[in-house]
Amino acid sequence: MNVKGNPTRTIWPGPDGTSVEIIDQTVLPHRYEIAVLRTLDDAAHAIRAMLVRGAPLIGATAAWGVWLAMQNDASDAALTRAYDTLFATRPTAVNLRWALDRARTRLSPLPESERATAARALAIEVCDEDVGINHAIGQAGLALIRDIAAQKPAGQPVNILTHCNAGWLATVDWGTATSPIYQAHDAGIAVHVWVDETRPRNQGFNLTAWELLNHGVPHTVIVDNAGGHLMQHGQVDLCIVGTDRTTATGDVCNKIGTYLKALAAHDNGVPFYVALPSPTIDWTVRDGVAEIPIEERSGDEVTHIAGLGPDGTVTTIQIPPTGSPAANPAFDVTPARLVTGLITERGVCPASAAGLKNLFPDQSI
Ligand SMILES: CSC[C@H]1O[C@H](OP(=O)(O)O)[C@H](O)[C@@H]1O
Repeated sequence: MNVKGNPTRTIWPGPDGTSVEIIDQTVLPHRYEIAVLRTLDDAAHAIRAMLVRGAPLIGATAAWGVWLAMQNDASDAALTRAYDTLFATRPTAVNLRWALDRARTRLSPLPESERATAARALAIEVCDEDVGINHAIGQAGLALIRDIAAQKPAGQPVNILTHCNAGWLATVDWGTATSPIYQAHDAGIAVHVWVDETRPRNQGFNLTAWELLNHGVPHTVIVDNAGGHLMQHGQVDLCIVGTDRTTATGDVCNKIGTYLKALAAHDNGVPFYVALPSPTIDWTVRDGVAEIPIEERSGDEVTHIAGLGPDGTVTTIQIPPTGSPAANPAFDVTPARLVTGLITERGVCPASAAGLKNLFPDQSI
């Protein structure tokens, strides 16, 4: 999307021809900085420390990480090390495995002399595909928003609640949950977005609010626990969230707290949609709660919070008393029964095996 008027992606090949550049998402929204990745370990660190995050962007970064590795050593052992190093970074987003399997399949049959060039081409392919998929998700979701807008009094915005950041910062461009929002806004449809803070890492406040502000989309930041109240009072027309892994039966793994939003939406009859690029579907899993690995991150993310201090510098402070243990599951699973529909690049379908099979008949479930 545009940053200071310049069309920008979240990840791109560096001008030196050997590095990769990313937006460092750990310093947003108060600083905008570009980080340079030069090695496999740089790419692994960027994923693990969440300089880049979001399932599609994690997959894209892994593809670029394989290229960084192949430039130095394109042996079978190096390819295996690249796969294992990147795979070990974060366990939940299935795009990571998808991108690494795709790289291994593409590169293994090639002579070592051709692997770096092929890895670079694959990384570009993965990124360009992501942009196309997300734009198509936006078109499919735009139709939903347009239908809701048609039923509202003239000038009344469609109120959309989203959780975490499934924006262009979570992908290579457009985002998944935000793509319909951007396309509706750009089409002149009045939209307003309730932006959940999304504790503990505040991807909503730090990233989604920054995105929407930059694109001029009306929004209001709210605490995580306000969504149910807003739904009870008719202030939410639609929920759209992202996903890190969706099962073949439509169970949705997403940022912690998504399940609670889905429960509130179900209780209040608010449509709850999930923007789902097909690389985020795990066709090998049927029971999300039982089978999807949930990342447990450092308790420090729960006990400490960063923000802009009165002196204009970013400061981190501790909230609970020293010594109180913290738990930090980073994701939860929303059962398909609570999901109104899945917005994919091939259109919208019910959150069910039949719904997914209808859109993706080429996949074996
Ligand atoms: C379009 S994927 C976005 C998805 O990823 C986020 O998790 P994280 O920031 O920890 O990578 C969150 O679950 C978003 O919905």
